[in-house]
Amino acid sequence: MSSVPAEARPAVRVRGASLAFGARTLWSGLDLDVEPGEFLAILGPNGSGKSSLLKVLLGQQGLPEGTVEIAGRRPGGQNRRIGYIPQQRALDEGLTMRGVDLVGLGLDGHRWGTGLFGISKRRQLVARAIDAVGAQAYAKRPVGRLSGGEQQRLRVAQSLVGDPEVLLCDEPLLSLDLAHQRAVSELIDERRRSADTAVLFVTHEINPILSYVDRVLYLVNGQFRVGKPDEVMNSETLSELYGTRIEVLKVGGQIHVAGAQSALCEDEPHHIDEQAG
Ligand SMILES: Nc1ncnc2c1ncn2[C@@H]1O[C@H](COP(=O)(O)OP(=O)(O)OP(=O)(O)O)[C@@H](O)[C@H]1O
Repeated sequence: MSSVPAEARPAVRVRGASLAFGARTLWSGLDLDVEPGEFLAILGPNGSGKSSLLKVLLGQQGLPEGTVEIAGRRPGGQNRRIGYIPQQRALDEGLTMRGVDLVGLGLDGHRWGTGLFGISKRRQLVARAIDAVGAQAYAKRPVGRLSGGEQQRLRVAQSLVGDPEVLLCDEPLLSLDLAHQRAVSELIDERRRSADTAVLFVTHEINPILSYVDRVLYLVNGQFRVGKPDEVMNSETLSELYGTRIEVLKVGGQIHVAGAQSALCEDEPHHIDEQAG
């Protein structure tokens, strides 16, 4: 056991971490501390290893080099309180599982068991998580019939029901309209403010969450930069990372990145300026 008091420990600590698949290095020499209550945005083009980093923290992906700790413990063990919002896929329309059951899955592996006390405690926690995301009206309906925004609120509830110290979000705003993007970002921000939960938020688009973000981790081509949004999201830093001229424009409190897509010849844009407004 570590003798460092819990309040002095970062929520997430990464040291000298490297991950490669075949000849392709996703990132190497990654050092990162994320403090309790901190909101870290993880940005980078397609395939830069953002989701893989979350999987390493979840203990689903091994780390060939370096170490990772969540609240002082190795990932994958017992007693970790990690909430996870996986990359959004619309749930199958035929899925008859109800919202309450989907949220309850977030308690699987928790310690209060299946006795009467366990069942009533579980029900209470699920109801509280559903209240917190404002999903009471549809929580008993089959999830396959709900809209993308409603499903996403329930996924947020599922990620919060276990009272996480660390919340890992993999593009939780994908395919949501602006109103739902705002609602889901506010729920996540509220959680870290009220419970000191560290948030690691993978996204292609920083603008919808810019007002919440404390720091950015930007991954490109095996390299990375970490810092406050202004320290990372500027022309000089991104040009260095991409190895070509990138223009970062700040307009009306938003950040627009030009040139990054063509620098990598990607199929998909990763900063969709038109949607930012
Ligand atoms: N288990 C694995 N085996 C081999 N290659 C993998 C494995 N997991 C991921 N990769 C590859 O590693 C790269 C990074 O994947 P990852 O999903 O982490 O990227 P990402 O930054 O989240 O991308 P996107 O923005 O497209 O979601 C991809 O090229 C992917 O195909």
